[in-house]
Amino acid sequence: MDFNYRDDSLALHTDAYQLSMMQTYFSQGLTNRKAVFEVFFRKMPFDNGYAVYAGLSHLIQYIQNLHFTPSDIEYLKATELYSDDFLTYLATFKFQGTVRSMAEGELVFSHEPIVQIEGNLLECQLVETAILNILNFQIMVATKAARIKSVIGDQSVLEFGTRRAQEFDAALWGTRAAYVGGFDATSNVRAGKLFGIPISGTHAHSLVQTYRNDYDAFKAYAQTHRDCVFLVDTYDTLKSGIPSAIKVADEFGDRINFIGVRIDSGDMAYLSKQARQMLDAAGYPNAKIFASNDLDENTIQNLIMQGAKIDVWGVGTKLITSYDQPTLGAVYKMVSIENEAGEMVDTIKLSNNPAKMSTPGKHQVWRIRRQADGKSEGDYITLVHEDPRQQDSVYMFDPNNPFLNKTVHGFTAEPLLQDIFVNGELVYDEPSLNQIRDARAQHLDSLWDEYKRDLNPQIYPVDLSQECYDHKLALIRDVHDYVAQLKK
Ligand SMILES: Nc1ncnc2c1ncn2[C@@H]1O[C@H](COP(=O)(O)OP(=O)(O)OP(=O)(O)O)[C@@H](O)[C@H]1O
Ligand SMILES: O=P(O)(O)OC[C@H]1O[C@H](OP(=O)(O)OP(=O)(O)O)[C@H](O)[C@@H]1O
Ligand SMILES: O=C(O)c1cccnc1
Repeated sequence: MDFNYRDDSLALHTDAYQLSMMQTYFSQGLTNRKAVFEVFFRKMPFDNGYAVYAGLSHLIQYIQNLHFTPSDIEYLKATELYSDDFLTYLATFKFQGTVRSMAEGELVFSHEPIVQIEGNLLECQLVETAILNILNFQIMVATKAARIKSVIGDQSVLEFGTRRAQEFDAALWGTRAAYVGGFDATSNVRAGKLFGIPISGTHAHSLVQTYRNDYDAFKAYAQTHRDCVFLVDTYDTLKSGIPSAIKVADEFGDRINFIGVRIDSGDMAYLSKQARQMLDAAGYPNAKIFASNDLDENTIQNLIMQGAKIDVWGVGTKLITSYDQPTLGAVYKMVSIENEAGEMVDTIKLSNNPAKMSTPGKHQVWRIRRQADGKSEGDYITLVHEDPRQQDSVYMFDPNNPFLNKTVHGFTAEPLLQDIFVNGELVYDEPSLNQIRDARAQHLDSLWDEYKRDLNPQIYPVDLSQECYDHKLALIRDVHDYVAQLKK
């Protein structure tokens, strides 16, 4: 492996087939042919009732820095797969397309476009892999984080996953996604520096092992830190850890801020209840009990049910690795392409599996809310020229079961896909990470509880406008006619 490239870039963070197709388009004179692609996923992560959108910030950073460096071109040339003309084109390549996206922190659902890329065929194709790479991971972690936060409520939850994450980028961007999803702080210091996420943490068992007993270790820590959370389970939680923590807290008094203790093994319901009693009896009713050890929304919910006296939850492995679901499965599909006459024609991908069929045309996604209380009635996908705000009511039907339908009166319709880049220029004013996190909380408030429960939630309606639906059927018919005529 050669790490000596000083000018490595992410332009080659793509699948070889993208470059292969780009070379075909370039050599066939299709370089300026316009296309529209949309990103969507087909199945809700964790069978949750909603997903939390994260990843746009990284996507923006990627597009802004997208260019082929001299070493990229040199490498491509050495593969002998690409023509000199094509490599000359790549050497000056600049993304000049238009990107529309939902805002981070938005609640997103299966079968709706989250991101839309409009540009020339080559640039649209180049960015597919990186965009899916970013979104497939970050949406999953943000959603997992939201599920965990939803069972914890107002208590704090800390992100501890870096050591178990799939390498550096996953730890860093996963931490950010977790914060978007509702986590309160992280142990990853670089994420603190780069994103402004609050950092937090306790100490490890090795501190206690270094001093060979709880008391000396806690004392040493107290001599060197104001805020103290002592890890009490290295040797014996109830006999040594907690009594030592109390002793050090007594001895240091106001010289330290005795925040509490952390339990990292054993029966955490039992131990936390015992710890609570011991801390209360010693005059520390405000000392908090932290818990960590392979936690996720299920163990946490179960511990809460058992009456565990845990105030702060540390969650690592199962969040950052998205333990119960390795990928989201978001895809990037062409929905419209310019023809030889310069007109945009909508295009569909049929499949033997109807679930894999794409929805043709360039779309907008509208969140339909009841005017009275702001509650979401569903998402409504239209062709881009349609505007439900001009209508008195919206007729919403399930595209898979059109007899499931409703007419919504007294509604607001919010367009969710916003301009991020227009013709290569960044036009989006990114909200701060805290604004994104707050927005997620507000969006959740506007969702009915039935979509928010973590087990078997109701399916949130993602509907097509009549025009969009008819258009899809017409294109399916066209393709069927085409195939039928081939068989003759
Ligand atoms: N009261 C409880 N109810 C349900 N699950 C619990 C309870 N207490 C702990 N757990 C969970 O049980 C799992 C196993 O806990 P245990 O202490 O045996 O961990 P371990 O993996 O053996 O310990 P270590 O991580 O130190 O190797 C962990 O996921 C922990 O979060
Ligand atoms: O369990 P997680 O959700 O991933 O939370 C992070 C874990 O990281 C630390 O363990 P460490 O790496 O010291 O190993 P341990 O399992 O022996 O405690 C910490 O004590 C937690 O147990
Ligand atoms: O600060 C902690 O307690 C911590 C940090 C990372 C992993 N486990 C625990």
